[in-house]
Amino acid sequence: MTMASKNSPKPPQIDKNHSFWQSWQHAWNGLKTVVKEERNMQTHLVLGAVALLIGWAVHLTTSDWLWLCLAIFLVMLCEINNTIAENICDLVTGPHYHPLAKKVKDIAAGAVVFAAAFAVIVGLILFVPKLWPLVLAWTTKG
Ligand SMILES: Nc1ncnc2c1ncn2[C@@H]1O[C@H](COP(=O)(O)OP(=O)(O)OP(=O)(O)O)[C@@H](O)[C@H]1O
Repeated sequence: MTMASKNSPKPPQIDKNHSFWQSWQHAWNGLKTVVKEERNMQTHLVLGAVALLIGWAVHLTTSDWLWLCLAIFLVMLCEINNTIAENICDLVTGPHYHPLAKKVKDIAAGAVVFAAAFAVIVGLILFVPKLWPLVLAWTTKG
């Protein structure tokens, strides 16, 4: 090995991962990137955490927890896919308008809205029956 090759930085990896650990590290970096770079993902995380806290406060049943987790995970999964679609479009089109890029980005964003609508329905079904009596009791007390 020459002195130059010993001191030169490792080239960025473009071949396959060599171990489960390496695959996992790259996947974890991907998740961190979505959270760091996507404001909508940060909003989903905060709203998801609030829903989990309310669920804990109102003592959800096991099946309620499963529906709530499904709703939260679906929204995040769609947001991750939306980010993938946006990045691929930007990679292909660069700073130029393309009707197909618009189509792909709008459909991917639509999937997020679709999943969010499911989450709102799940939230209403789970929380309204538990919170409504508390609201009534609180308003009639005053
Ligand atoms: N290269 C392009 N060609 C055509 N339309 C584009 C292009 N880039 C963006 N758009 C349009 O602009 C919108 C915003 O694009 P952008 O990539 O900024 O998404 P974003 O603001 O991160 O969206 P989101 O709020 O869904 O995360 C897209 O939904 C699409 O309608």
